[in-house]
Parts: sequence; C-alpha cells; structure tokens
Amino acid sequence: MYKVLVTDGISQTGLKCLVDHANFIVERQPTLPTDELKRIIGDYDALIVRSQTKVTGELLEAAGRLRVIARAGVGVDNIDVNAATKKGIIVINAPGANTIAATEHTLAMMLAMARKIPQAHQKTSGGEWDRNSFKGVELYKKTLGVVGMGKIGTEVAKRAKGFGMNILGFDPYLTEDRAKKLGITKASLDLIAAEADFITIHTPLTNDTRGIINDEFLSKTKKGVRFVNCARGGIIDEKALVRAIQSGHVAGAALDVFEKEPVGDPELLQNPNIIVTPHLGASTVEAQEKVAEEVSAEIVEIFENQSIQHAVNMPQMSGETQAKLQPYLVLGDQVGQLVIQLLKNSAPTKIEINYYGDLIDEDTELLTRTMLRGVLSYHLSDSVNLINVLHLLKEQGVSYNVQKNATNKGFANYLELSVSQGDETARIGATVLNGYGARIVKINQYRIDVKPEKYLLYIKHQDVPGMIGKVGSLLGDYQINIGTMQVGRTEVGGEAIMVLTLDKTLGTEVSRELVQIPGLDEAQFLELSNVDTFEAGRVEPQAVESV
Ligand SMILES: NC(=O)c1ccc[n+]([C@@H]2O[C@H](COP(=O)([O-])OP(=O)(O)OC[C@H]3O[C@@H](n4cnc5c(N)ncnc54)[C@H](O)[C@@H]3O)[C@@H](O)[C@H]2O)c1
Ligand SMILES: O=C(O)[C@H](O)COP(=O)(O)O
Repeated sequence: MYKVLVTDGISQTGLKCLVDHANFIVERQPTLPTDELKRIIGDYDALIVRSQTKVTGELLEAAGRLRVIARAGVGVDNIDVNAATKKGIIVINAPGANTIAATEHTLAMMLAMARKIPQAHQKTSGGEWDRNSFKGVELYKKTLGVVGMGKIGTEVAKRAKGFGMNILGFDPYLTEDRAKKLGITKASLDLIAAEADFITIHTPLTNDTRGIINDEFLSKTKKGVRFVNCARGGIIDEKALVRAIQSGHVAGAALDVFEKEPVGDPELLQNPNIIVTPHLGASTVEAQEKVAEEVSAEIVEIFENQSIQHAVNMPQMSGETQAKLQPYLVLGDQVGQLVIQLLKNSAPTKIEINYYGDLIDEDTELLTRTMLRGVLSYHLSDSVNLINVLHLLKEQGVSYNVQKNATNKGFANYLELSVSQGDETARIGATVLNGYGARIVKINQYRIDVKPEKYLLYIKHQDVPGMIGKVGSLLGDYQINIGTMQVGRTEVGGEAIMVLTLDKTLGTEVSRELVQIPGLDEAQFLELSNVDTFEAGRVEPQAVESV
C-alpha cells in the first residue's frame, strides 16, 4: 500500500482515482507549517500540494520514503526541486490543467480594471449611486502587450483578439511563423513598452524575469498604460509600479499575485487604481478538479506502471520521441549495467558516451541518464534513479562526457559507452537493428553480435583451435545450457573473445574450472537485472522502484 498525503485543499472529486484505488491510502491535512509536516512526512510515499505548502530541503530530509511530490497546478516555486532531485524524489505538476482558469481570470481582471468594476461595486453596495467616478476605457482597438507567450499567454492573446485588440507578443520561443498563425505581432520588450495600452505578464518567475517590469521599463511605457499580473509576484517590481501609478504615468494595475503572499502592503491594497485578488487564477471548480485528477492519475501511473509524464526534474519529451527512443532506453540501461561489470566492478572515475547515426538527431538526454544510471546502479543499487543520477555522479566525483558524432560507424544508429578507472577502460558499442532488435556489437576492441540476455559469459582466450568445444563441454558437464555463442578477434591466432548467452547463472566452481582451460585467460559472468521486465512506452521498474 502506498500512502499519499494531500494538503492545501485539493479537490476531493479530482482525487477520486487515488481514493478508489485499492493500493493507495489517501490522507488529507490542511496546509501545515513545515515543522508539523516534518513530523509526519516520513510515513508517506507521495505528497500532493498546491502553492501554500512549503516543501523545503529541511522537510525533505525527514521524508525517508517519499518518492513523488505532486504540485496540483503549474508553478513549483514552493518546492525545493533541487533538494528533491538530490534525494531522487520525482516532482510532477499539472502544466496545462489550469490554463483556461488563469486565462479567463486575466481577462476578467483586465476588464474589471478597465471598467473599474471592483471600485464601483464597493461604492454601490455601500449604498451610493455614483455614476460619475467610474468612467472606464475600452479594450477595442487598443494594443495589448503579452509578455510570455506560453500556454496562458497564447490563450489570453487569442481571446483578446476577440475584443478587437492588437496583440504584441514577447517570448524568446515565439517564432514569426507562430505569431503569424495567431494573428499577432512578434515584438521586443521595448516595442511593447512603446506601444502597449495594456500589458499582461505570463512568464514564470526566474532570474531573468524577476523585476523585468521595473523603473527603467516603466519609464519607456506610454502614459496611461495598464498592467495585469496573473503569473507570479516579483516579475513586476511592486514599489516601482506604485511609484508609476502615484505619478499618474501608469493608469492602473490588476494583480492576482504578489512578491509576498498573503499581501499586506497598504500601498498596493489601498490604491484606488490597483485592483487585487488573492492568487485566484487557478481557482475554478473545473481547474481544481482537473489539476487534482491529472496528478492523481499520474501518481497511480508512477507507482503502478512506472510511467512518468510531467516530471519537473526529468527531461521532458513528446510521446512520439519517447516511443522512438524506447528500444534505445532499454538497450542503454543494459549497456550501462554490462560495461561496469566489465570494468571488474571497480567504481569508474570517467564515463564517455558517444552517439552516432540517427541518434544524433534525437534528444538523447534521457538515454544518457539511462546509461549513466545503469552504470551507477551496480554499486549504488536502488538509491540511483533517473532523477538523481547526475547529482550522484557529481557527488561521487565521476566526470562524464557526451558526444554526438557525424560519422555512422557502419550502423544506422550506434551508441558507445566507455567507463574508466585509471588506465583501465571498458567499452561497449551497441545498436538497434531494424527488424532484429538490440545488439551488442562491440566489446572493448572486439567486434561481435550479441543479443543482450539475462545471463552472459564473457571469455578472453587465445585464438587457437578447440576453445569453443572445451568451453561448451565444461558448461554441459554442469548442466548449463548455452543459448547463443559469438566469437570475436582482432587478428588470427592472437587474443580473442567469446560471448555466450546462458540459460542460467554460472556457479563459482565452474568459473574456477573455466580459467583452468589452457589458453583461456579470463572468464567473466555478466548479469542483466531487467531483461524481461521492460515494456514499450514505460520507464522500467528498476528506475521507478527507487524514484
Ligand atoms: N495566478 C495563478 O493562479 C496562476 C495559474 C496558472 C499559472 N500561473 C503562472 O502563470 C505563468 C505562465 O504559466 P503557463 O502555464 O503559461 O507557463 P508556460 O510555461 O506555458 O509559459 C511560460 C512562457 O514564458 C516564457 N518566458 C520565459 N522567460 C521569459 C522571458 N524572460 N521573457 C519572455 N518570456 C519568457 C517561456 O518561453 C514560456 O513560453 C507561470 O508563472 C505560472 O506559474 C499562475
Ligand atoms: O502555479 C499555479 O498553478 C498557480 O499559481 C495556481 O496556484 P494554486 O494552485 O495555489 O492556486
């Protein structure tokens, strides 16, 4: 049974798939202070939060069995993702589930600000009938600057066009082509400053975006400009905004998010030209059900099916790319496991990964991590996973280098992994053959052709007649059936290798007898831990057990 702790008032309806699942126990708590949460977190396998719960590094120290932190929403700024990564805890979110809610809130705020609705409501509900103080402005034919043309920015732009606004979009990822398709203008921040009547912010809060709307930017804007921020507090410098409103340069602001939440600054709260909501962008019935549904379903997938979709601390890739890469992920893990065994189980200090052929056009980050995890898992077993593998390499002082090569090494796709310690290097080259599946095609300097199987025997010997027969009959004496056998050599009569796939494990006695065969220099039994357990489209179980 997996125990899931839910805080921050997550929608009960959205949690249904977890609550109804026989393998999960769901416990709810209100938003807890860190020390109280710290007392109980050790009992849970997964934690679901919105933005109020602070998931700090200190809290995670006490989270002995936590494997997943789920953010029922988008922003993960309340979660110490680095600390989670170091501990191999996966952090997931629900990136698109509250897009419409935040979009509609943005438009509601823009209209409410333009027509002074909150101010008018306050006076009218207080018994006054004041038809003179609340003359607004129209959106029609005005220019809207959208800073951040991601999911929400794009939806805001589409809807604002419906009001007859001209849209200027600023985003490093906005191409001319996409802007054209959306019917908007790709703009610089300066152009937005110079031309916009309304400016709405839809970026995350990062080092780049913190204070992006500051005194300097404001000084370049048109007199009478109005701002909306339903993204993150801190992107607009609040003090600078208040100054610009007080001076009469900026006509108004509509803020849902603040540098410090809950906001207490009277200069913001009592300014007649600033309207505020308490971080309500995602607070619709629909969005709250959807975010909870999405993270609940993903938690089930992670624990039951080892499938991860929206990890914040793992490389993201489309389903199509993942399906394409799946055979390589399986092979990469096996190559990692084998190469470290070939290094006679010493810990490596240097790892080199080379990609050739079709692989150089793919996003190979996940494949790289898979190989590295395969290598490290030999010594670190379950404590290494795809989340923390890079951190662990650094911690262990292992350098790694990844190279993509334009040459093709005779295969349509080819990957080579070498691990070294001092002067010792072990190397494996592998490929996925169209229609035939994965093959190990190189071990150290020898060319071979071996389908990776659970039990392998790697033998180094002199290239003399009779070796194959001697090895075969000794294994036969011990009732060890040979599946396949491959030999490789660099020159006739020199050193050679033999790689056998076996139907069962090799005992120490037979290993001892093997190396007594004259001309046989070395026999090494290699074992793969996950050969029969991979499934297409899934992260393999060994990884997830330790996630
Ligand atoms: N108020 C709320 O309740 C609420 C609800 C949902 C999302 N949000 C916030 O809204 C913001 C946008 O969310 P989203 O789902 O659209 O995210 P998104 O990732 O889809 O889009 C963010 C966009 O910002 C762009 N960007 C990053 N740095 C930039 C920069 N320096 N200049 C210009 N553009 C930059 C990115 O390229 C990306 O396209 C996030 O901060 C999110 O946390 C708030
Ligand atoms: O990042 C988000 O998803 C929004 O800011 C919403 O946060 P909330 O879930 O705390 O409302």
